[in-house]
Amino acid sequence: MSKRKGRAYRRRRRKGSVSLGTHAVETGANISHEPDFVQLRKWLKKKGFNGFYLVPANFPDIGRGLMTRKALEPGDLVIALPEKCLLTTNTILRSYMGEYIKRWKPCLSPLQALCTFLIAERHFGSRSPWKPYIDVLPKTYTCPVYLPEEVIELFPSPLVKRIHEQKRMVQQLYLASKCFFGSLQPLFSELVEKVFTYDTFRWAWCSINTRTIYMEHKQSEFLTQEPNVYALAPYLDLLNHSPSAQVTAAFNQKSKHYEIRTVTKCRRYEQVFICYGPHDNQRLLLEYGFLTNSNPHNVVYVNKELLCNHVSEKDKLVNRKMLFLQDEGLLENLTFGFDGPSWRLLTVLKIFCLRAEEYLQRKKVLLGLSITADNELGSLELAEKICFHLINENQKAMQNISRLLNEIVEVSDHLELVANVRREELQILQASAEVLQNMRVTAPRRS
Ligand SMILES: C[S@@+](CC[C@H](N)C(=O)[O-])C[C@H]1O[C@@H](n2cnc3c(N)ncnc32)[C@H](O)[C@@H]1O
Repeated sequence: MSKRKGRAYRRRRRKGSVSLGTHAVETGANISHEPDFVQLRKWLKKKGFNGFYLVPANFPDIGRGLMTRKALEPGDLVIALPEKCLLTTNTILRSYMGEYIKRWKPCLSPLQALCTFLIAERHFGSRSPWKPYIDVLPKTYTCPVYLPEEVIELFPSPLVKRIHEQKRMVQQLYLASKCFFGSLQPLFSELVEKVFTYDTFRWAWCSINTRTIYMEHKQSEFLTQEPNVYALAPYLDLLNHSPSAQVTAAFNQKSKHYEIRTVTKCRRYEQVFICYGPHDNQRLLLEYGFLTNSNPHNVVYVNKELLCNHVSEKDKLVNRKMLFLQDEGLLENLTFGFDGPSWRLLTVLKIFCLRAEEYLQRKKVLLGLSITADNELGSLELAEKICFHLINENQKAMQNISRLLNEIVEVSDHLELVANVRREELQILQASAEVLQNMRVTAPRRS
């Protein structure tokens, strides 16, 4: 710690933030001396891990992550975690829980097995060999399954739909696991109903969903054949996401370590990031409970209901157009981005703007051919109408969020999350509105 208060540290503090790719990176406060991390490091060391130039630190805005104490060059190994440290379904099948899982019919899914094991180990506390790892796991999450309904309703409607689907899926997974939990009663002195509550299941599900690394395993005859690609990777799972981070990550069969190498430079005392994938904010929020500002992959979704509300009621072909677009698989993933409406969205709008006598030419639209100047212009105007509708809706939601922020203090973190989603979407919609205006001005004139 004393080293961090030296001249170099003060110079860094004065500088405030430095930049790694497009991600503004701020220097963090080293927390490796905290008792939980001291225990974790001892435990990892015993299992053969010794990559401690990466230290846990708290960073402004982002929270806990890993900071490098040495400069990293392209190709450098960032972290190499021995197989022994990984928690996978193989670990579970080899454990005391293995015989229960092997006996159970119908088989559990890999995800159910991991959730069950994590809940049991957390419950065992100091009797669990995984205690040093479990102690540093977050106690709660900002993932949508944790959000109260009054907060969920403030998200954009395509996201609300997906949050509800996800919540239902987690609840069903919990209900489907309850009989298996019952079979574990001999392992517990408490009633299993008290150990495996929906609350503990939700915590385990979020721990796995937000923290596992992708690692393929051989399918087990004792588990369902759903993809078995999860591995909990202590310490390595402290790495945060940046859309601009460039790393390679894979399990090295020779060294039997899970290895991450950087493709770019990273300066000493900077946070080291990995990229969880080219995810938009909706996906980041659903899977990981956070979003990044100025995410280059971010988009605003337009759902079918919104589309229906904007197409002409007088158009007698509207239902046929809907069916045609549905058959072509074009009614999903319609988006606005920083560069305007997506090709899919514009194509769909062009189909809706076809006059009855032009409808026979619908396939040409899919090929990107222009039908008439009227059709081009009509679709741009429709896109603008939808875009302005979304801007309006966004502004109303922001007003509601501000009102609630004043009224309900307990959910202010959650409300901040919604406000952030809305702010990011507004930027995209405003950029799209500008692009559309330019496109309309330069489009061929109507006949
Ligand atoms: C694999 S963990 C990374 C370590 C985590 N920050 C921790 O303290 O344990 C993934 C979680 O970290 C957080 N996270 C990762 N990248 C982030 C970012 N760029 N901004 C904010 N939170 C982030 C999210 O809560 C996410 O679910």
